[in-house]
Amino acid sequence: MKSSATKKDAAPEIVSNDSLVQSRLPARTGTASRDPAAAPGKTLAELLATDANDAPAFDTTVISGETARMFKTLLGNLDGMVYRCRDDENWTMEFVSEGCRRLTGYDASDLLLNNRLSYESLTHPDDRRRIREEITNGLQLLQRFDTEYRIMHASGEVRWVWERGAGVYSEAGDLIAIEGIIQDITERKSSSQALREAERRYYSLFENAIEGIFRTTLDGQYLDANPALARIYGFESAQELIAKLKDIRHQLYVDPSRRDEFMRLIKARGVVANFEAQIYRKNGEVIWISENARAVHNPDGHVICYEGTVEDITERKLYQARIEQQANYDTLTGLANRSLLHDRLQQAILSAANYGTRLAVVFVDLDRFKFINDSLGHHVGDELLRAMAERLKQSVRESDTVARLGGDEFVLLINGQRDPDAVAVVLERMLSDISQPWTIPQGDFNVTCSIGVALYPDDGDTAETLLKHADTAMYRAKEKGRNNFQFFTAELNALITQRLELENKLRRALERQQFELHYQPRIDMQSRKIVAAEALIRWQVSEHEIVPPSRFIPIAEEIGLIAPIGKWVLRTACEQNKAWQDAGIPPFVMSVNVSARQFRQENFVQIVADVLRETALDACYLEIELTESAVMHDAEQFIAMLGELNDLGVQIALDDFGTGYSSLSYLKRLPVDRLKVDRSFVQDIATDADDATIVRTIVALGHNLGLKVVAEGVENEQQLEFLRDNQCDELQGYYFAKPMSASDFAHAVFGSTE
Ligand SMILES: Nc1nc2c(ncn2[C@@H]2O[C@H](COP(=O)(O)O[C@H]3[C@@H](O)[C@H](n4cnc5c(=O)[nH]c(N)nc54)O[C@@H]3COP(=O)(O)O)[C@@H](O)[C@H]2O)c(=O)[nH]1
Repeated sequence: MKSSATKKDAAPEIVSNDSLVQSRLPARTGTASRDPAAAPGKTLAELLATDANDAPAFDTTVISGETARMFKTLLGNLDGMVYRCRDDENWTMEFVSEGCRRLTGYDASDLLLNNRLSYESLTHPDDRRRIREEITNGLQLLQRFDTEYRIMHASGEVRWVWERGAGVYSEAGDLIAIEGIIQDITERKSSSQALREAERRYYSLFENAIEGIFRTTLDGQYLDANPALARIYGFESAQELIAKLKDIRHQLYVDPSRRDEFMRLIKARGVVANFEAQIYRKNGEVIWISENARAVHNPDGHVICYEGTVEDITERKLYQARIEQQANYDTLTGLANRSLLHDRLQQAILSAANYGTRLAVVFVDLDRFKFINDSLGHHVGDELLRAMAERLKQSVRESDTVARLGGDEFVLLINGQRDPDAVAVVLERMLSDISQPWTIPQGDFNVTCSIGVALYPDDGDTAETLLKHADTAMYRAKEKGRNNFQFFTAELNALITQRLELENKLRRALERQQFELHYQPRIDMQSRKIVAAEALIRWQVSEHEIVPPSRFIPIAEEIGLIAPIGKWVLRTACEQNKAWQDAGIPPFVMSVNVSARQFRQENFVQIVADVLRETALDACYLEIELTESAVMHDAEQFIAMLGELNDLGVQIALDDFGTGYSSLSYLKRLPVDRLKVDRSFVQDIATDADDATIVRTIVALGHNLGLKVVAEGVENEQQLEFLRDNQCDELQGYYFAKPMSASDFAHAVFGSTE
């Protein structure tokens, strides 16, 4: 294939010397490239036809030997191969410089006149056509050509070369040859290829990243944004984001001061890591993002832009918030829970200490919550707790804490008070707010609460102490009739200390055998004979200290000691009764008091059965006394258990009857044997018409239900007469006998010492 621009000359004669190999060319030729050193009509090859030290092979008026030598040296040192070739199908080389070997791996003589191989055959087959077109174009336009292509090196390697050349023309304008230079650019090619590959990879990362990536000017104009950033911010494309998001501070940040903080950090440190903020998406939706960014410097060290990444962390934030909510807030009411209360209390103490103010720790317990919960159901109970929680929140400031400890117990922290009177004002309001009627479909309810207050620093300086003291004060409020508040006092403190001491002693009382049972007889009205004895526990703490059961039984219930103590009472009373029977005393019923908590023990009926079996006492000689209030409180559950006791043959008495708001429908269903009229009604029976009526009514009620009625606390003849006139069945009281030790009882009642 030949260029149409070429006019083929006859093949020249080959001439060679040490460093240059040339063909002899026609004497007067011109070149399209303008070389100032070249004389007109002489080609470079001709000019270099001789070694500098040799006699010149051309006209010395044209180029001196020194110049020829210089050209030769230059060509030798040139990085690449200088050539002259024909414009034919082989690019037949007429001249190649020494660089030929380094460039192609072949000697110059191998290429000259296609001696061993042609330059065309060296050219990579995939590039041959393109190269020829490019060179031909250049030649046709009489322009220098400049191109890059691959050649096959003698080693078999593919090398990238760069070639620049131009046509050499006769004076008549015919193309005589092509002259130029070819250089190996393999290294440059591979590094620029690597660069392009790296750019491609980074671009792909930028485009496909899940995280948003941005570059902004120093004043916050977007230079670049990737599709992920557009997606996060809710734009259709990165272009739209760049075009529309012009004021990051106001358009993007929910709180513009966060943008100020971001800028402050990046200016101060050059980097910002995990910077969290809430932002508006394009549609106004608010999301959480986390940004990492850095300042980009130019070689002079000046910051030219900021670049960074953006992650949408909304999901994580919501999850964190959920976890935090669960960990710190009560699920029913949304109030702070015990754990958060504890943190807030610690902080509030520190703050009160710093500012010299008082902190009020307020313990609130709803009065008779259990009644509503049990009678109207737990869902109504939950509603009530939510409603009261809201009222408590309304009664204090936003900065105060309202927490729910569980059940119907709430704690409030009222900060920044200097004067207890100011706290009292808040509490008055709280009592009033809580007691407003609570209206639900089932009706209107007036709920009240009991409030106890402990003040920091007056009543304690630790969270535990303040909570404990507020709790104690709340109990005092309950004792004082509910619906009131009580401040913790030194007197209360003394009571607590005593109580703690008592608790400790009580824990060791059983093992120290400090308990004893006393027995009080119960008399049949008709026969005036003893039909029963009530076992009453006594605690001899020390030689001089006896603690009455009314004091220690409630404590034993609270601290979980009632079960072992109650079991001891049951066993001792049954053993004693059996012992008296075995001693020949006419059998009578042994009545044992059982507290509500003891009765609710899972295996109570089983315990009774075991004790009866172990002591060999016939069940009909055992009576269990339960207070009316305890039974009515949990009537459904009690009915079933009382039935089981009844099945054992054990008798049941309802103690303190008249004080426990019995439901008649329940009473009818309860498998009880006796009603024991509370002592308080018997006391003034002869003088108080109301009490007399109550007692008469209870007797009539009991009889109508087929039950026996016992009067407690009979102390005088008048009471006895009234009870006799009103057909009371049995009597118990100091009038007959006080509770006595077992030996005194046997002696006094049966004339026996045992
Ligand atoms: N769970 C248990 N409770 C018990 C036990 N032992 C006693 N108790 C309960 O403690 C409360 C106080 O009992 P106590 O101090 O023993 O007083 C009893 C009698 O001494 C007293 N009483 C009897 N007659 C009269 C009297 O004529 N006048 C008067 N002022 N007091 C009198 O009444 C108490 C017995 O009452 P009750 O039980 O209601 O029949 C008391 O509630 C006991 O129940 C125990 O082992 N377990």
